[in-house]
Amino acid sequence: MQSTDLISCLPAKEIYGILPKEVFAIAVDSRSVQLESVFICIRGYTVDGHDYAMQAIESGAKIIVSEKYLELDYTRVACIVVSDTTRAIGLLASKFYGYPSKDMTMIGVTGTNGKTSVSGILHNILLGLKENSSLTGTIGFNLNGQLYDSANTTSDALNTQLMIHRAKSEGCKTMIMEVSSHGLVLSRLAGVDFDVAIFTNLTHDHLDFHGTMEQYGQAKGLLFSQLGQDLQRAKHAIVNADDLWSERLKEMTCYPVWTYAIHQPAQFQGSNIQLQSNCTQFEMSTPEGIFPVRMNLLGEFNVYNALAATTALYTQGYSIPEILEQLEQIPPVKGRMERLDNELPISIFIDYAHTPDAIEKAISSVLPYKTNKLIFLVGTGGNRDRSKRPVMALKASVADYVILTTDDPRDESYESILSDLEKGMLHKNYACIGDREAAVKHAISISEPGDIIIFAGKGHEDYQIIGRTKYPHSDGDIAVLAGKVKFQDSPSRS
Ligand SMILES: CC(=O)N[C@H]1[C@@H](OP(=O)(O)OP(=O)(O)OC[C@H]2O[C@@H](n3ccc(=O)[nH]c3=O)[C@H](O)[C@@H]2O)O[C@H](CO)[C@@H](O)[C@@H]1O[C@H](C)C(=O)N[C@@H](C)C(=O)N[C@H](CCC(=O)O)C(=O)O
Repeated sequence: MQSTDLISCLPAKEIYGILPKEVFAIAVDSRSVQLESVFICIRGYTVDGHDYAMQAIESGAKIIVSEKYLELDYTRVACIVVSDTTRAIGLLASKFYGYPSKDMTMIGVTGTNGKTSVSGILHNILLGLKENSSLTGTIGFNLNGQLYDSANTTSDALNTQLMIHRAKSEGCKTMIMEVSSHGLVLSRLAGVDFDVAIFTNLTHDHLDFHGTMEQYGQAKGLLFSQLGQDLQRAKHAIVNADDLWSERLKEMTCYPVWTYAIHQPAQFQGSNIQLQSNCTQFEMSTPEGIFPVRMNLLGEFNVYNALAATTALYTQGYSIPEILEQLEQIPPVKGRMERLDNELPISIFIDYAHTPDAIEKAISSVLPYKTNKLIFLVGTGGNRDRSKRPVMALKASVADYVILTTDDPRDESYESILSDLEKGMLHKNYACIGDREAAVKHAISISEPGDIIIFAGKGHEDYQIIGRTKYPHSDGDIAVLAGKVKFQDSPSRS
């Protein structure tokens, strides 16, 4: 691409050196710089990308985008100084890839809990309707059934644009993106033109990064205030009317707002909800009438997720019956109140709940059919928001027996994580076991036929981060193996 054309999208403060005629790639990491490319310097949380400009030049960068003047050999390279290089990534990458989001229906899903489930439901319904859709979020980038890993729920702006470009090139009409508050604040979505913004809920999480719930909510609001860069297309904001933050979000967008809810009046409303161990039944009121729904997704929170997804697809012209026909066939989302299929006399659920609100929802989804003990394993990550830990344990206290453990301890000690959790316990029926594998085995060892066990915190993840290393880990595999050993003489299922 002509370099003058490419950089015309940047609000440059100063330009040093001579621009090359063309550039062929963009990089934000000096280790992946290609010949004749642009390198963008990012001030990170661990290192400063400006310190790697020389390394990038040695690997072939011809343009450096930085936030300050750099001492470089300006006979070899040009340097463009901007006030915010993080934002520059999205601007350059979207231009480089030809603004791919403008040619697709872009659906962004934000909120503390439910992003992955709503995105998964949307993706599955679209696939069922034979629409070519792609999905990116916590579980990675799903393109035509192939899953690619990603380090973040919302990837950096370069990778985001690359994924949209790839989805468009492979014929996808729709792209569903999980949008994290970090992603919004750190401009990872700069240059993405969303058509639909969905808000699930706002509850306690990530206060180590955002500071206050107000700032956390404002961060989520960026998806709604930025909706509609391309004024040629209809845009839709979809909010959960049962969540107080929705009123604030409504004020942040100039586009039509659609509501869904269970308790408050809404355009899409769930009522007469019956939670069962293998399905959820309810009635959905919609602008086209009331429809009975029976879905494989478990728990009241999945009624919210189904309502959000249905609303979004309705705004895109799909009829309610065709949406619901597909909704009813969707298998449970992996790691989201996923009931493990096994021959054991206990019910094992794997869930991603790692916030107080999600724990409350996971527990309340099984209470209607609980006949015996409920064992709840709760773990929190190290080096992250400590303030939520006691509140998570407090919510978990509703269970008959609680196992306090870790999810990704990172560099923090077991003792420090467990002592924070312990402060929130409301009863003494609990154990503290830092090692997660031992904690999972303990849950099985104290279980009896008819019990329900929820393993919360890891969900779909198949690893555990201890120190800086990722180790293979699966709550489900450990639990089923331990269960087979324990119950081998009484294999009947509850
Ligand atoms: C705090 C945070 O958001 N950190 C993100 C950040 O990492 P960082 O600041 O440590 O980056 P860094 O290592 O200091 O590097 C700075 C720059 O120097 C460059 N560099 C570095 C080394 C080198 O040799 N050469 C070089 O050029 C790097 O490529 C980078 O551009 O940039 C990385 C690349 O984009 C992200 O993967 C990383 O997310 C980390 C893994 C993370 O844990 N983030 C969490 C807090 C997060 O973003 N979570 C949200 C929310 C999830 C949810 O809703 O629950 C998410 O969207 O994932």
